Amino acid sequence: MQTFEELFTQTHKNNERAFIPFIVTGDPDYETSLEIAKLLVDNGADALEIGFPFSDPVADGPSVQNADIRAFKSGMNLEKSFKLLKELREYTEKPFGLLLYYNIVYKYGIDAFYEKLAEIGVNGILIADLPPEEADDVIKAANKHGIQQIFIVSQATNNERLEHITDIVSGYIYVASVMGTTGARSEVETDTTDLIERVRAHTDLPLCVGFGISKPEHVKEVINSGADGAIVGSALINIIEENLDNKDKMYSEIIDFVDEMKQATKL
Ligand SMILES: O=P(O)(O)OC[C@@H](O)[C@@H](O)c1c[nH]c2ccccc12
Repeated sequence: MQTFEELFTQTHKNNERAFIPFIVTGDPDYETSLEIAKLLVDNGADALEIGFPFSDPVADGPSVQNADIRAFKSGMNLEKSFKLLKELREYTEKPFGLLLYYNIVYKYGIDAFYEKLAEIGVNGILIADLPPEEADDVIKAANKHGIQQIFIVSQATNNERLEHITDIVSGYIYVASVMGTTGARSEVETDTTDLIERVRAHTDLPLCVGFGISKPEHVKEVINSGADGAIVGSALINIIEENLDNKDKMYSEIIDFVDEMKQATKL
């Protein structure tokens, strides 16, 4: 299995940056989401960010919320999400990380959860609603089981917190280009460049930008600003949502989308 570190070294060597799509397990159902994950890694995704459906996804806008609802309706649950990750790990060597809410981890038991991730072969995890100041227990479990703990920074992160985050983070830093919820937007926030530069001044770790990226131009923009990777959720999820009654069309639009977005990472 490839590590995030190897991935970012490799993409830099190839004069490109990483494209990392986000999907929810079980959206719109188990088999289809596994098929989508496979299509993504086969057609240009360098890594995946995977969410488990959650009942109260406070950081998410309507696209991801609807993905969660579809997944629950199809009967998705935690055990099935683990099973899907396992099947995906058997299929690909590419890195994948989770994007979850704390309650999922806490309820399962922190140490047991990280142990499970290690057993499956998950590379990293970002807990959307866990502030770094309260992350001691998860970091302990992450270190013990060899899972990379990823954190989010935004315009609201002052330099002092940024220093703290760069001390405890591993894998990459998630730079949220918008203050607000996830969701495809027509433009990348203009101060994203400043934010990338400010974070870059504190760390050599890879920086992946997400929130609102929906077009190849956006990918180019954040990469030209110094990002090592672009993360895209809602725009991809919208393709799923718009093609629920036609799987062939859904798959072919996803293939075109991932290919186009990946091409935009090439310098
Ligand atoms: O959907 P967008 O705007 O493309 O943003 C990425 C996003 O979906 C993914 O990284 C994500 C989904 N849920 C989150 C919660 C917090 C932070 C990030 C996320």
